[in-house]
Amino acid sequence: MNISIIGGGAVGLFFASQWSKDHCVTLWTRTDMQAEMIQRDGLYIFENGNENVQYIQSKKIGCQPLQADLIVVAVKQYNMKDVMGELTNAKSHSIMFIQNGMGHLDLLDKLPHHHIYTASVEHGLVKINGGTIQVNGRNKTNIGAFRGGTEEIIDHLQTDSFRFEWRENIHHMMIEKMAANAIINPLTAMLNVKNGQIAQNEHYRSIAKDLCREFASVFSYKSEEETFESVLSICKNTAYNESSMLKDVKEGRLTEIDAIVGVLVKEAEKKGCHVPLFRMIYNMIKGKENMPPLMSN
Ligand SMILES: NC(=O)C1=CN([C@@H]2O[C@H](COP(=O)(O)OP(=O)(O)OC[C@H]3O[C@@H](n4cnc5c(N)ncnc54)[C@H](OP(=O)(O)O)[C@@H]3O)[C@@H](O)[C@H]2O)C=CC1
Ligand SMILES: CC(C)(CO)C(=O)C(=O)O
Repeated sequence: MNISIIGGGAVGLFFASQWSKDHCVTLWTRTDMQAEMIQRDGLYIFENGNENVQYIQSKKIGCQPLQADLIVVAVKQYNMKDVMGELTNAKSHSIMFIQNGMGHLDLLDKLPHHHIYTASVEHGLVKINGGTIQVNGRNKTNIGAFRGGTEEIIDHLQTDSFRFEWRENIHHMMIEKMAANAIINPLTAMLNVKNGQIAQNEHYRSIAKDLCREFASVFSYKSEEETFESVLSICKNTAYNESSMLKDVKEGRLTEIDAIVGVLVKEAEKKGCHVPLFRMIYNMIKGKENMPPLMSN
């Protein structure tokens, strides 16, 4: 397949590296500098003490129209608007979105393409520099159809070491992932700890449990206990990872708090649920956004 990936971050670089042996992959970056670096030096993947290098095609987005069998959108939720023009005009059968949270679903409705997939990524990944990533927990990617699309896509995308799982109900899939991200991401970002600490440290674990109670009062598809189990399991599977929100806060960038906790707080308001802890967490992370890197922790 011809696969175009938009966004050379942790997820975009990882997906590009995993598909590069079996598919013709092009990685579309925001800057010329990153595209040139990847074309020239390749893509470095560090995992379990091993180093692997893959060579792929990389171009700056906008230098030519997008045309591919599958386009994977791997930019942050808050950068989605910047790529909507390219996406709307893209000649492609299928588009896949991998963003955490649910803040981007309205934008997907506006696209004309027949097959649109959403996915929830359970790998723990960190970008070291424009051409290097560290894999801190290899798990799976859940995928389902937002519009059109069938389970057969998995046969094309999956390899023995890069697993996908089909989900009939994308709403449930996204709520499950949102629980993990609404709890793990802001806690790790505020406490400046790796994901595993939220499960290991009894004090942090008790905050996570209280948050699971609030989460399950808003999205009751899973009980408080089931939500807690699933959050703990993601903490354990990505124990050595720094969450994407911790990384954003450390680097003084915007975070995805609006798409994750912001959406949850609005849903709570609609349903008349009390979520004082999530409200506090929302404001704490908002207060850290765009702070100079040294002041952020
Ligand atoms: N990291 C992880 O472990 C996980 C992340 N996710 C989700 O995956 C998504 C991506 O996260 P992650 O890879 O960590 O994020 P990163 O910040 O590492 O990567 C995002 C990339 O998008 C690029 N980008 C921004 N705007 C544009 C644009 N207009 N055109 C092309 N590229 C652009 C950025 O480029 P530049 O750097 O030049 O600004 C950056 O390389 C997020 O929604 C996150 O929630 C889900 C599960 C796990
Ligand atoms: C799975 C997890 C929690 C991995 O860190 C993630 O989704 C993120 O960091 O955004």
